[in-house]
Amino acid sequence: MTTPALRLDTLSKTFPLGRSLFGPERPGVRAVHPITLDVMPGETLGIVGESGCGKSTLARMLVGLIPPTTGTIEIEGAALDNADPAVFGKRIQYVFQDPISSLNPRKTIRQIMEAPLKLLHGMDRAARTTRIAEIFETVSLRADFLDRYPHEFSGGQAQRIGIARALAAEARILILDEPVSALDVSVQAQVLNLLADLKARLGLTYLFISHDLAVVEAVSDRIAVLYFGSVVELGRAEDVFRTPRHPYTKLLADSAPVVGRPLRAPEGAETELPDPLNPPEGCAFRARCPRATDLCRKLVPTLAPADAGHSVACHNPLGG
Ligand SMILES: Nc1ncnc2c1ncn2[C@@H]1O[C@H](COP(=O)(O)OP(=O)(O)OP(=O)(O)O)[C@@H](O)[C@H]1O
Repeated sequence: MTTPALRLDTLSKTFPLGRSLFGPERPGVRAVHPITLDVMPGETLGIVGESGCGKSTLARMLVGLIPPTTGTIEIEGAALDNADPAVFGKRIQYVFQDPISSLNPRKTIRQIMEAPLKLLHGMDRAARTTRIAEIFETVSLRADFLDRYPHEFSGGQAQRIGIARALAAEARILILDEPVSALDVSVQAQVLNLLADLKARLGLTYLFISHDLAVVEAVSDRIAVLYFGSVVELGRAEDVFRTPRHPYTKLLADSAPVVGRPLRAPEGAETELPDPLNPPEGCAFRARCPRATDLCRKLVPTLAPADAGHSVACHNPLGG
């Protein structure tokens, strides 16, 4: 059996709120409820969900920016040591949504590219120069860009530089956090093509986080739908939005059928996510759900296989 590129085992995050002035300890914000899933080598797993559903918190745990409250992250069969950020950097890298502001404005592109080579791989100057030239060729960037500053580039060029920087760490897993949302539509396609090409050539594994369902469907092998910090549906990209099993996924698919249109709830449905400080009992989606029953008010549904390669966390899933 193939070892997963990435394995999350009951990974969760609760942000502590501390004690209120006179009252008892408060429970904290449960941003990500325990998530268990595998991402296979060379796979692109799309992650979708509304603002506030926990996408960024999940991504930040995966690259070691915040420690998980529970659970473990394994890469190619080895657990990551939460205490050592350099270990994360070599195995898993983050590509940010806003390429220009994610690059340090006071450093040249060469300095930005050199940092991971020096810090993570201890390369000397000559080795760094050779490696940077190789990476720039791989992502089709001109060598004369190296002595310029981030603000001198367009969004598309800056995102190529952001991708080049992620490749410099030689990580084989990239977390792509809305990598094309800030770009013009014409440039989006170029960056998506570059990502597809790099994945095929370098055998990378991607987690692709986005609001844009059409983009996620086009680039992903499988898609995980997040709602209120939990994976509520997981399946092959071609199945999840076409034959959704979770009423929330259907709501997303019905409300954002065109490229670039953000997620929104249909008219009449309750549009707010539940209050994370005061989570409802039972299923977090029940107040918005046309299929909710008494059971949904009492019991949190867990992710379970609905049909081949397709899982859903719902007491009353839609037909296949
Ligand atoms: N540092 C923090 N302290 C307390 N609560 C937090 C913190 N960071 C995030 N949260 C809460 O955790 C939940 C998930 O937030 P998160 O930013 O991960 O969602 P998201 O899906 O990435 O949203 P967006 O698409 O807007 O970035 C939200 O309720 C948010 O308010």
